[in-house]
Amino acid sequence: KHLYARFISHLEDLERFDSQIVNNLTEAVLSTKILPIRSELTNGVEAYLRDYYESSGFHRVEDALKKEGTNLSKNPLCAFRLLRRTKIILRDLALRKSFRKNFGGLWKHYIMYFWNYWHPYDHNWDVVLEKLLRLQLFYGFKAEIFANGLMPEIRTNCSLNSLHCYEISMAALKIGQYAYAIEWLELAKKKALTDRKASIPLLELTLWNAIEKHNLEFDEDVMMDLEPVFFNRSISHDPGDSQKAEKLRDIQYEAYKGFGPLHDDINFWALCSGENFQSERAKSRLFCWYEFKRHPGLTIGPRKMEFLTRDPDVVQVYEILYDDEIKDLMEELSKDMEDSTIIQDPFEFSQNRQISHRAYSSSRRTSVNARVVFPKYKLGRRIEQVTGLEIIKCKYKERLQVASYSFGGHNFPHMDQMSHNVQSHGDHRLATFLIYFNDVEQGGYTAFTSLGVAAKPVKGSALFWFNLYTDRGADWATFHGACPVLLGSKWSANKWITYTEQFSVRKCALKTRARFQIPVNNVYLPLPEMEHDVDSN
Ligand SMILES: O=C(O)CCC(=O)C(=O)O
Ligand SMILES: [Fe+2]
Repeated sequence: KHLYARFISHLEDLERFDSQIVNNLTEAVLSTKILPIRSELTNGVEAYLRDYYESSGFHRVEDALKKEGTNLSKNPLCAFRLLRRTKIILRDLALRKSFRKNFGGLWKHYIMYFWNYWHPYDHNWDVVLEKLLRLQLFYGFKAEIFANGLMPEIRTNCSLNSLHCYEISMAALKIGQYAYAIEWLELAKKKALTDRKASIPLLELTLWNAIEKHNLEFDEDVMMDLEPVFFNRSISHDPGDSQKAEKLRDIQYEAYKGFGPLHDDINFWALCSGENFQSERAKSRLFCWYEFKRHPGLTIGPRKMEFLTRDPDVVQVYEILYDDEIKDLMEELSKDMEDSTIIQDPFEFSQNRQISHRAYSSSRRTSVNARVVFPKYKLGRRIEQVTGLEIIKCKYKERLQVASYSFGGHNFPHMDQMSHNVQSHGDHRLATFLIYFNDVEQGGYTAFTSLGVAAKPVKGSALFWFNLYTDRGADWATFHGACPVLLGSKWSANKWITYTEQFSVRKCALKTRARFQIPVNNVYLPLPEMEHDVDSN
């Protein structure tokens, strides 16, 4: 089964298929022999082509026919329309007897394609809508601006009509994000006045319903203060009232940025949008260096390292993998990816972390993953050299966990360490070595919600940090998540380094509970003094 909504390679496949369909249909329209004038079939073909041209950014037919490579899959709005067009418009077209009669070859091709890979089914559709809503939430998009194809620094030619806005609002209703449902419905109503794609009475009825539901939850929700963004106040049925509510939401969003257990989700969104909460003092202790002493192998090939935070130390190591190696690895990988929801999550959230799931969506993460045998000799040795930890000889080998994220793909903040229980032995993940296989066009940062910093994926680089204290207790300061990809796709891999294997190389700690530090050319730099290291703003 193709996972069009989650796996970029499958979506790219669908995009190539769509492109063939478009070429065939365009030729038919141009030759005027195949299509009966003003028939249902012709209308269907034209609807498909119109949808394609409206959402592909090509103004001229020749440009579309000549196009190379894929670009619709990278863009959330274009990808939404691609999936929608093949799921709904193409299916309607293919179900017509006249289509089969006039386009025999194409019809067979259609059947064969979906026979092999499955037709985009409803689950795909839910995931795509949920991803759009997540992007809106994380990056603070106003529905109207988003729907017109405008995102920060990107201007796409793909936009949404009233029917699409209605579909998004229905998805928002389904997952209980009423404030968003209302915003999308109002937009749908405005657009329907001119494009006439959606029925205005239906929109009004749904809007009324959404407002009622919003207000009901607003009254009843005892946890209201946990979800300030969504349940800020009751909305009246007056037009324009939801805009006022939206402003209030922005004010509360600003007010809630800060630290503390209740702020994790808001911080996560803010970090994903490029904010940073480190104090000037903390930032002044960060630097880059060439590591050439940790291992003799580094003398001739030092590695560039950079502190992103200190205490706990998080470093970004550059050029740990080279382009040709990444290319080979990716070719291997594409075959093995599976839906990440199948893989059991390492553990449940701790009790003292109150996170409003509703504020996100139903999915903990939306990537596809694979566990692959670790390419130990080259990469393993390099990781050993920069971390000073044992990798290759370990008896307990956790395979490399590769993840692929398409637009809107994310991984909710979590801990990597496997078990909270200090007493339990076995596969504690002492440290994480997180490798980025590509540059993400926009979004996809790795955000550390308690540390107030987010790392930008850089092709061939990796993040390295310790998840545990010396006593094997979890270091909750390393709580982190993958921000949704806004444009393009993201491939990354976790090499988790286990605790029990490290006795031979680990420096004995003087204190029973201390943080592991990352030395700079074998020097353990003095730790910054304990302080409440956060700007008060
Ligand atoms: O890909 C990322 O940015 C983070 C992924 C992650 O934290 C994980 O897979 O455990
Ligand atoms: Fe992680």
